[in-house]
Amino acid sequence: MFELKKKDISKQDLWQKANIVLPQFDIEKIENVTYQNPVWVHFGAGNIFRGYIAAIAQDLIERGELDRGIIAAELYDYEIIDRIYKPYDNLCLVVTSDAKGNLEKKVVASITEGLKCDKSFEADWQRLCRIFENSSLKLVTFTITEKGYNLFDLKGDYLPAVKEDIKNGPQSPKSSMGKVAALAYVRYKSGRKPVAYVSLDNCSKNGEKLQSSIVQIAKEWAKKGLVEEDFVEYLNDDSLVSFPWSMIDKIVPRPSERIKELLEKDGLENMDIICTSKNTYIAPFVNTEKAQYLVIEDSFPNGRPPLERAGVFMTDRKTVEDSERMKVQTCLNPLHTALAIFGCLLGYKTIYEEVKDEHLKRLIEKIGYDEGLKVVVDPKIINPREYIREVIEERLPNPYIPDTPQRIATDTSQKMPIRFGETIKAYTENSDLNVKSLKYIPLVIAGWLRYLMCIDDEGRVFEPSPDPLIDELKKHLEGIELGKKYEDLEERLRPILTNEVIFRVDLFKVDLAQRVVEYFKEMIQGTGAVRRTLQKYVN
Ligand SMILES: NC(=O)c1ccc[n+]([C@@H]2O[C@H](COP(=O)([O-])OP(=O)(O)OC[C@H]3O[C@@H](n4cnc5c(N)ncnc54)[C@H](O)[C@@H]3O)[C@@H](O)[C@H]2O)c1
Ligand SMILES: O=P(O)(O)OC[C@@H](O)[C@@H](O)[C@H](O)[C@H](O)CO
Repeated sequence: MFELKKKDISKQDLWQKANIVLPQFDIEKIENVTYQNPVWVHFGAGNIFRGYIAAIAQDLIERGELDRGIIAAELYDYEIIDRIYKPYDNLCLVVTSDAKGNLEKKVVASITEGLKCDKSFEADWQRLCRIFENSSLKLVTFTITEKGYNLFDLKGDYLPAVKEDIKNGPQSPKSSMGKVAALAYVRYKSGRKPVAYVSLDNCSKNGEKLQSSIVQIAKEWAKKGLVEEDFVEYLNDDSLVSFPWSMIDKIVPRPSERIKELLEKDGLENMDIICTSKNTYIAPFVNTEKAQYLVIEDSFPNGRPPLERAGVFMTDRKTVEDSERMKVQTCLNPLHTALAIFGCLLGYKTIYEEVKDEHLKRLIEKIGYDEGLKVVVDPKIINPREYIREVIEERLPNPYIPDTPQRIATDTSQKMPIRFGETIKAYTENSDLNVKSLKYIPLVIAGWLRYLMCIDDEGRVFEPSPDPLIDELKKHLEGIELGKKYEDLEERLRPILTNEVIFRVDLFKVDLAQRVVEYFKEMIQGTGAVRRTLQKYVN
């Protein structure tokens, strides 16, 4: 028996027998050099970071292209550090599966520290301040989910923690963006030092989103005299501080029991999967697919590691934007969300099973090839039609990637604007297109309203995935029962369908709301009505 710990890395024969590849570098040496002169900090210590970003750093270290690791900092869910980083010496076992079931298992040791980013953890906070003061710091990356960047609630008011941060200044931040702004201020105070803040989340114009949140907080502080006006100027000076845009793509599902069992059979101890009190599903290992795409705007005022040597496309903003529109807005994520919603309603527990369902497969083909491709701009570095084909025919059906509709259904309210709203808006803005020709995106929106009833197509109650707006949204569906007729559905659903934060447009104003309501009406006609509606419209 052996453990995923530094002390056991020397037991090479055991790892070899288990077919697990070990890091090809001196872990302690990299840790020491990184401690002295850090180059790369990452916020959001979750699964994609460990399974993709940290693996890129490891690849570069092994190729001799990088001599330092990444410092992981957690803004929100500190249990990740206490239960998954510390006990395993920051090591991670990355398990990659292809569609034939071949597994590649690799220990990733490029994460040199795991820090809790909050002032209540004084030592970690001080360490982060020292890191941000260091001239060597070149890039700060983020995978903190779409909602991590939010400053405002649905009514447009500051979220409570943000309000507090604005009042108190950079000394004791509590919100995620407040903490990042405070650390940016530390760097500013240490001599206006250059750095790049790179969002790697699935949001459109993710760099702009990160920049606007940090700058907004800085402006509020400056208005109150809590920081210098020059701090805002520093943040807006792209020769000093940049917020490159990016597109990231690799399906990294929640850790799977099957992989855990396989690893235990290999003799590895303590491979338990945990769900933290903040609902992060995480384990000492990460399971993922082989396919991966990362496209980053090449704007790094203090330099950067040669990421292109690890397969990252380093390019201009337009190419990033086109790649992102292709992936997040049209060719992958909308298909994923459609499967998430209907999967929960139709009782599916895995994505690959859903893709075998002829109606669901047809639905995602229609959303991708018919409705999405019309607004896609070819990013040139990846072919959109071929990309959708790979997604539908190879990636989603991979039975060894145990992804679930329930994971993807997390935070759907936050994803709607990007995954569907942008396409609807693009149809309204393009004189060659008619927004009323959209049929399948409205079907998904109607499916989402049906999902918000938290009753599946067989009439069973289900627990919806976490979503910051779930309680508020559910209220509008309260009292609606399967099999009953309602004359006032349009009025009941109006508060959701007019919400431009959720759909980028008012669905009534663009004449799509009536279609959504019609579909919804059909979906509540009784048990089995979701399936019947789906079948009727995709055929
Ligand atoms: N997993 C994937 O397949 C995948 C693929 C492409 C992009 N992404 C992007 O990465 C994000 C994270 O995915 P993951 O697989 O690491 O998820 P995860 O659940 O494993 O981790 C989520 C991370 O975000 C942090 N977080 C959550 N809410 C936050 C908040 N309000 N403020 C700050 N941090 C917060 C968590 O603490 C955790 O570190 C996704 O939302 C998406 O934008 C994921
Ligand atoms: O990660 P999220 O929560 O933004 O979205 C869930 C999935 O659609 C997403 O993680 C995909 O797996 C990913 O975008 C593929 O690159």
